[in-house]
Amino acid sequence: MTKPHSPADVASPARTKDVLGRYGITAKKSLGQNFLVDLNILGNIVNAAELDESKGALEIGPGLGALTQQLAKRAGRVVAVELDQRMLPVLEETLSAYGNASVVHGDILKVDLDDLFQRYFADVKGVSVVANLPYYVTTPIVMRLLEEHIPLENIVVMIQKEVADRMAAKPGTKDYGSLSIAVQYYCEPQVVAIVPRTVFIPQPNVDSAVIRLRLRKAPPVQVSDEELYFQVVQASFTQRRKTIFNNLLTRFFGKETRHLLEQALEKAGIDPIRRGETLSLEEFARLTEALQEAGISV
Ligand SMILES: C[S@@+](CC[C@H](N)C(=O)[O-])C[C@H]1O[C@@H](n2cnc3c(N)ncnc32)[C@H](O)[C@@H]1O
Repeated sequence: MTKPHSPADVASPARTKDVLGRYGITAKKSLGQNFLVDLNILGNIVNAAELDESKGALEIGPGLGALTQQLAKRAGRVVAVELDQRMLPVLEETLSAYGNASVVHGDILKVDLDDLFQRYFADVKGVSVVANLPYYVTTPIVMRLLEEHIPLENIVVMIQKEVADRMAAKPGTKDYGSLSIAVQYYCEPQVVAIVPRTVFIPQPNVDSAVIRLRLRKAPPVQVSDEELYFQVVQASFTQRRKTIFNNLLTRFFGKETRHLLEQALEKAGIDPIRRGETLSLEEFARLTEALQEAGISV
């Protein structure tokens, strides 16, 4: 059901075109600017983030403020990091009624997140990232949030559908790869909506999906060296069609040491002719431990 627009909501095709026109802004493809103009989809995104007055939301790329407005209605505090300076006066207008929303001008890949959290989120009970991400930097942004162990409850993001499928993929499927494993090591992923390209201005060339990544309290597998784990995963997918044996041989061993790889695979209970795409997170963990015992390190 379509919710009634409040007078200030940017999220409609007419209001978005009006704001763009009044500020003389044309969307920059290089910054992944596709503005969401559907209030129902915005509602789905906000609902998936499980926010309330006690929680904070970190938005990446607020653009004209369409999602920011809806977040500010639900969360106690909203901080939105925007790279494009042209959006700043627009946001001043569209967020003027929301005293709990702040805009930070900067690049989300460079912003000091510890400082930002201390400054804005010291009093909230939990923070989630909620965003319609610029698609050209989706993976670096998500990986930064996960690898730097930013204390988040959920990451709810609109991304290219193909990337969402890869994040949520299970072993043995064509989409399963190092991105699936990295994301699933830190989070439980769930695709919450498939979104047609018609709800954006301008329309992107790809279909989109909203994915929720619920951050885990602890990884689902035990490894003594996380860095080695991810190197083993990476190496196993270097050439998807190659066996795990051949990929690992090229990366970690030489002709004289191939017997050590044979022994490690046997110890981990993994058939050397399998491909990386068939191994679960648990099997990669066993393999990493066996390789470490065989003297492999980062
Ligand atoms: C897909 S648009 C989303 C705009 C708005 N949130 C919406 O849903 O309509 C992506 C936004 O991210 C901004 N952006 C692009 N790269 C960024 C970066 N590295 N850091 C912060 N914002 C960025 C763009 O300028 C743009 O406003």
